[in-house]
Amino acid sequence: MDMSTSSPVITDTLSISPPLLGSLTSNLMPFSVMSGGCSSPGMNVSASRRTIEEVLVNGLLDAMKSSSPRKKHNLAFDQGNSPDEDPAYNAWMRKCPSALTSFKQIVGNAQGRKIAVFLDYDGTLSPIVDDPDKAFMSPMMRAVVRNVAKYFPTAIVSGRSRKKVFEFVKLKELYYAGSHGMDIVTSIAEHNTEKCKEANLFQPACEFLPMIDEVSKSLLEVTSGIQGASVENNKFCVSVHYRNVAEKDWEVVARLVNEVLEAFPRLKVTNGRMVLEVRPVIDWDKGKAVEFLLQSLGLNDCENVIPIYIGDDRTDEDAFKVLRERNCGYGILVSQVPKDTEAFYSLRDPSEVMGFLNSLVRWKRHSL
Ligand SMILES: O=P(O)(O)OC[C@H]1O[C@H](O[C@H]2O[C@H](CO)[C@@H](O)[C@H](O)[C@H]2O)[C@H](O)[C@@H](O)[C@@H]1O
Repeated sequence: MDMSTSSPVITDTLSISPPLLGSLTSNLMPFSVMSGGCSSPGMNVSASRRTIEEVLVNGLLDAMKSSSPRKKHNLAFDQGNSPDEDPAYNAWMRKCPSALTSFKQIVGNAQGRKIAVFLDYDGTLSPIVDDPDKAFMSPMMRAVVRNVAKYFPTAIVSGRSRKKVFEFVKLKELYYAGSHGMDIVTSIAEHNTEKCKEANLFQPACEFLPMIDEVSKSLLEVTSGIQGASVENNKFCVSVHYRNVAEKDWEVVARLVNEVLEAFPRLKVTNGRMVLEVRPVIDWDKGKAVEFLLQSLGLNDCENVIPIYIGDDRTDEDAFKVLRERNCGYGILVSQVPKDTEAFYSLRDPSEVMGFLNSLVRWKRHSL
């Protein structure tokens, strides 16, 4: 991928057809449709607009509900049973086996090749908690990640702002891609680099900074009356959290986000784990960020490099997809419930992630 000439910024607004809008449980919801002329002949323009608004709000609401997978799958272990007792989970595990039990196979393929490690943060290195400001990583996990970075080039790829995720991880020996990969530092120990266009900094959505600030303020204002809702400015994207909002109020959240986004046709909303993520409509995601890092770090040679990407969220699927399509390396999904995924392997939770990373370090030490 030649990053020097191509710009990921899409200037044309996307159009989206009503049948597609009906299945908005997928995670891409460009709001530019609001400015497009979708009315059919004979249909009152404002009525058609209202219909589109309803479809968008309902799509958003469906997406919010589907990011609550335990409810969706109604798994046996909801009643306190172990996931191992759940037939659906077991069937899924046959398609997406544990990276721990498949460890020998993974490192067997890595013999004589270099491993590069990419790690999502929330839900991967730290457990999911109600308060996003308290998603701390354990000192033990930090020690393990530090060890991983001693032996393998290691990057954190997070939806958080780069500054915030660095404050949590606190390891200078890593590379960081914040804001879903829209804020990448390609040099170790340059974590104070902030300004656009500085050396070793890649920020493809730089021009969106003022817009993100503006939308962040509007979202904060409109959601201030909703108990439990919170807004997190992640620099090049904004998170609207509804984890602590009563389910009966989710529709209000969807409606308000939808209304605010009407004024920002160059922004779209995707959904993560109990969070709506507002971000620029640009052709850039965690997958592109991984490709960019591999190239910038001289790790683009599929014959000799095995990238391993571990993540728990829908946005991590873009990275899993890149690895699968390149037929190079492995995506590992962190999940306790069956999910459609492009990952090859799975791990249940951050403690299994820690076990896997520890095994990688031990394997490397023994093979030196
Ligand atoms: O790419 P990630 O590093 O996984 O970031 C995605 C979002 O993670 C955070 O939210 C999630 O974790 C919170 C703390 O455990 C939890 O309260 C929230 O419900 C989760 O969605 C982060 O706060 C968001 O800004 C990121 O977009």
